[in-house]
Amino acid sequence: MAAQSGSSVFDCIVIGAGIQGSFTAYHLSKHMRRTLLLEQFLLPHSRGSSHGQTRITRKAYPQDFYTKMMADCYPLWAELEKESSTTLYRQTGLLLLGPEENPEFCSTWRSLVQNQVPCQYLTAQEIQKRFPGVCLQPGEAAFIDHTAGVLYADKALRAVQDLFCRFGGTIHDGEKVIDIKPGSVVIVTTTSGVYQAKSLVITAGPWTNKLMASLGLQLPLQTLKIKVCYWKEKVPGSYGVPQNFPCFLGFHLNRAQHHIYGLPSNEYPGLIKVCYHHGKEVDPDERDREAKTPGLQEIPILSDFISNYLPGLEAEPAVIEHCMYTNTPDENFILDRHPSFQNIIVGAGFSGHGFKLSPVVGKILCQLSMGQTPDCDMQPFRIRRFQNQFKSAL
Ligand SMILES: Cc1cc2nc3c(=O)[nH]c(=O)nc-3n(C[C@H](O)[C@H](O)[C@H](O)COP(=O)(O)OP(=O)(O)OC[C@H]3O[C@@H](n4cnc5c(N)ncnc54)[C@H](O)[C@@H]3O)c2cc1C
Ligand SMILES: O=C(O)[C@@H]1CCCC=N1
Repeated sequence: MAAQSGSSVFDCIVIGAGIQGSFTAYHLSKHMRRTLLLEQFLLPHSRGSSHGQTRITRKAYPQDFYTKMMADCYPLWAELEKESSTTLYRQTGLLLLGPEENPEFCSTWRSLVQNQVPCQYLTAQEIQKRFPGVCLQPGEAAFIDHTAGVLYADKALRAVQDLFCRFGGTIHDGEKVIDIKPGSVVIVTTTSGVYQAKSLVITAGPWTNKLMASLGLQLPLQTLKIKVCYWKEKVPGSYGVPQNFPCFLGFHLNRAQHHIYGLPSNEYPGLIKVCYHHGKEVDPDERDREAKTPGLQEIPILSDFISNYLPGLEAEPAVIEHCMYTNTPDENFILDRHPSFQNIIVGAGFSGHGFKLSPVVGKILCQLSMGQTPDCDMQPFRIRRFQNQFKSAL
C-alpha cells in the first residue's frame, strides 16, 4: 500500500501490523479514532510472529484469567468472520496430553471444569478407540477442550487489516519507525516521514526492545527462533480432517522440557504441523543467520516424540518453516502504559500463545490508548511485575 505524507495529528499511531497491532488499530477505527498503522515490511510478510496459515485457539489454560479472556475472544472472532465474510475458525477440539500428576496439566483441567467449558476426561481405552494414531505411556492421561480448533492466521491478519482500512484507518507498510519523541503529542519518525499523534501503541513483536531504547526502557524479553515443522502421514488423512483429528498439546511428554503441540493436517495435504514450544535466542533482524553455537536440537526432540507418540507419522520433518516468539520470564503478556509516558502503550511478550487472544488484546490496547481503564484484570500484564528485571534510563 502506498505511503502518503501525513501532516495533521492522528488520534493514535500503532507501530507494527502483526495480529496484535492490527487488532488494536481495528478497534480504534471502530471507535472513530483517526489511526495510522505503521509496518516496516511490505505486507504480507513472513518475518515476524503472525505469519503462517494456522494457529490453535482454545479455552484450555492453566491460568483462569486466560480462560475467561478467551470466553470474550470467541464472539469477537465470530464478529470478524461476519464482517469480513471469511471463514477464520475450524472447530477440531484440542487433545491435551500429559503425566496425570503434572501440575500444569491438572490446573488446566480444573480451569476448564470451573469455567464450565465443554470438556471430557478420556480413559486409555477411549483414547485408543477415538485416536488410534496417538500412543500414551503408562501414567499419562488426556482430556479434550471441545471448544478448541484452528484459526486461519494469514486470512485473519488480512481480514482485520482490510476492515481497519474499511473503517477509515490508514496503513503505511514498507515504512520503518526509526525514532519516537514522547510528549503530549508524540512525534514518530519513519524512513519516509514524520507523524504526530495524541497516543502511541507499540506492538513491535520481536523488535520491541529495539524501539523501546529511544524511550529509555528495556523490557525482560527474549526473542526465540521457532522451527515450524510439518510431518508426513504414513497413511494419507490419518491425522487430518477425514479422521476428525484434533489439535493437540502435550505437557512435558517424552521427557521434553517444553510443550509439544500439533494441528491436524490441513494447509499442506498429507502433512501435519508438529512443533516444539521453544527455540534458540536470535536477533530478529538476523533470524536465519547460521548459528555459531549448536542449536536447541528441537528436531531430534520432535522426531523421538513422534516415533513414540504419533507412530503414523514419518519421523523426519518434510517441511521446516520459521517464525519467532518473544517471551517474558513468566510467559504472560505485557499490556501496559510506559512507566514515564502515560500516552505510550506497549503490547509485547506474547510468548508463543497470543494469536487466539488478539481480539481482546487489541481491545485492551485500544482502551489504554484512549485513556480508559480496561474492563479486565490487568495485574498479570503489568510491567512493574518485573520490578528489578527491566532497565529504565529515565
Ligand atoms: C510458530 C508459532 C506458532 C504459534 N502458535 C500459536 C497458536 O497456536 N496459538 C496462539 O494463540 N498463538 C500462537 N503463536 C503466537 C502468536 O502467533 C503471536 O503471539 C502473535 O502473532 C504475536 O503478534 P505480534 O503482533 O505481537 O507480533 P508480530 O507478528 O511479530 O508483529 C510485530 C510487527 O511489528 C513490525 N515492526 C517491528 N518493528 C517495527 C518498526 N520499527 N517500524 C515498523 N514496524 C515494525 C514487524 O515488522 C511486525 O510486522 C505462535 C507463534 C509462532 C511463531
Ligand atoms: O497457543 C497455543 O495454543 C499454541 C499451543 C501451545 C503452545 C503455543 N502455541
